[in-house]
Amino acid sequence: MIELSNVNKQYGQATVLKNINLRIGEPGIYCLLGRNGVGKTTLLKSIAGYQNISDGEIRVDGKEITTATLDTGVSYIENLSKHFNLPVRKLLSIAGEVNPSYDFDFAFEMMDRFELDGKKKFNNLSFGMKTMVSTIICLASNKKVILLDEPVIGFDAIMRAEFYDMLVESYKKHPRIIIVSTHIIDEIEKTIEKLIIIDKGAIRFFDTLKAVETEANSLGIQQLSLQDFFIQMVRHKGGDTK
Ligand SMILES: Nc1ncnc2c1ncn2[C@@H]1O[C@H](COP(=O)(O)OP(=O)(O)OP(=O)(O)O)[C@@H](O)[C@H]1O
Repeated sequence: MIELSNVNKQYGQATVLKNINLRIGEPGIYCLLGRNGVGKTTLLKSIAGYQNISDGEIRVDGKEITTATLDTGVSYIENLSKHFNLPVRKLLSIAGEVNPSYDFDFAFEMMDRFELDGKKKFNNLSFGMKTMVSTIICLASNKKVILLDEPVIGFDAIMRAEFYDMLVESYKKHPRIIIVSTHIIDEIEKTIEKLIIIDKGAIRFFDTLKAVETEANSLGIQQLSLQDFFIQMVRHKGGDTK
């Protein structure tokens, strides 16, 4: 379970996260949406203990998360994640050496599925391939909370389709909280169960896709698309805080 209580984050004079209260209790695949610079990465990195918040509290399964927390139970990746310049097979393998719950079978199955050359060194991979290696390591970690920060940016259309399938398979095998931030909104609709929209430092919407439909109808949107819904929520409800 992830619990954020009165979370504020400031960079200098700028407040990015404003008194955020959020409780994610159920396992599921959650999608985090928000405009550029709204604070998605800040939020995810804070939950992962990669950076400290300015005020408030973050707990994962009851444990307070700060940069000093030793075992957060959270695995986070961003698309520019760095790794040792080792061959892919070695990287996927050493990632599990210190983690007893690491799913080696999943990692190597995905390496084959995505046609990653196990002998190729990390620095020699393309941008999309590097992100895929990081994503596989993150999902195979089997931590209680998985945070994928814009994983699909460098993926081609086939990779993206395979990625969504991989996400569902990984979740079915090990149900846990998986949060994916993305700007490619409509594609992920079939994969997710709940939506989190962050806007102007606050949680604007946090509910199921069924509730999205209800909310969309109330906004007068006939043909439901997640992207339309997001645009409407941010444009027309920009002044409210749910
Ligand atoms: N280390 C930092 N120091 C100062 N400002 C920062 C720092 N990190 C992020 N910011 C600022 O905080 C705001 C939120 O950034 P963040 O990266 O969390 O947004 P985001 O929603 O992930 O954006 P995007 O969708 O463009 O990736 C931005 O205005 C950014 O410039």
